[in-house]
Amino acid sequence: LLAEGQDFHLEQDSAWPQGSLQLGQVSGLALDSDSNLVIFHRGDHQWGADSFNSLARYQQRSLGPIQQSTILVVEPAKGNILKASGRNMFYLPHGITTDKENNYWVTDVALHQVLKVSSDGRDRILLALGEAFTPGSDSNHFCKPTDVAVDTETGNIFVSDGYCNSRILKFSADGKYLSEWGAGSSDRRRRIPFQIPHSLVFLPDRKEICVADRENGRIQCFIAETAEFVKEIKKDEFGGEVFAITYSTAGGGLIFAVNGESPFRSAPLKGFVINYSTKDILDTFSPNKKDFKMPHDIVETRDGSVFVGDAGSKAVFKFTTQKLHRSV
Ligand SMILES: O=C(N[C@@H](O)C(=O)O)c1ccccc1
Repeated sequence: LLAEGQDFHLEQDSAWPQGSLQLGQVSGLALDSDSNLVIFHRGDHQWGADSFNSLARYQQRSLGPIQQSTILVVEPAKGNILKASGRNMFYLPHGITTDKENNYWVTDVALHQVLKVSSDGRDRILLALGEAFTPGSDSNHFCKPTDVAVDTETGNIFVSDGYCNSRILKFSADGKYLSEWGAGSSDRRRRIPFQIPHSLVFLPDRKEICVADRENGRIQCFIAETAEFVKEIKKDEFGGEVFAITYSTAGGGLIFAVNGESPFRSAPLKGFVINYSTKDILDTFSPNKKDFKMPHDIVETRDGSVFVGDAGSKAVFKFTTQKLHRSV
């Protein structure tokens, strides 16, 4: 469905990747400092209904850490693997992002930790936040933390926490706790709490932090410095769940998002291109032949390609912008 006057559309590049990436559940995507695609996946581990007990404690420690390389650096044009690391470290990978020194900041929902890991192939843990396998909700414990975003101006990092907490925390680059906050006052009368803050993105041109507030089916944006609420984007087309977001300064500021299955409303699983200022949906996209199963993260590369990691299909899909030739 193309909006009136729409002259670009994202189409799947079904020839990508050229080879097999041997992926497990894909949980996170990031870009590294060479604008290569970084894939964070779960190898032979799966997040199932019995992975955690009622106290949010991971039940499969006896499996040991994932032995496959959970962090793959892939070149965006053809999809061949440039680097593979992250073996014997993680149990249930979730979010991944990179900082200016090209370190990986990852979350693991089984460890309930945020880890800063070197990208030199030696997997050195440069910083660990949270206590391994120990859920909690104070300033030293998370509960299934979902993502990290880095404020490229200050180096501060933001953590979305998470499946069993409803907050975003801010730390200094060296891990000092600075502050935390809950949902924005989009509704003057009540602050509706976050329900699985699931994905974060920093907007470098606006110095804002936006969150995919998954089960509330909305995106909320805040001033990174003060956590002051800026805006909310909530669309019927999301169908009740927003799983992941990313941002591009192109076109005056674009939010890219993927939605998710909702138990209450049926809406097709899709990617969305949204004008940050007007909140208009400029385009929607999905794979050509098969449907998304659980689109779980999304990134956009410098050349405008968009990648979606799908935890259900255990695959990464590439989309490229096609110019539409309007028939007069
Ligand atoms: O949300 C879930 N999973 C995804 O987000 C993910 O795999 O990160 C989930 C929740 C309950 C049970 C099993 C899976």
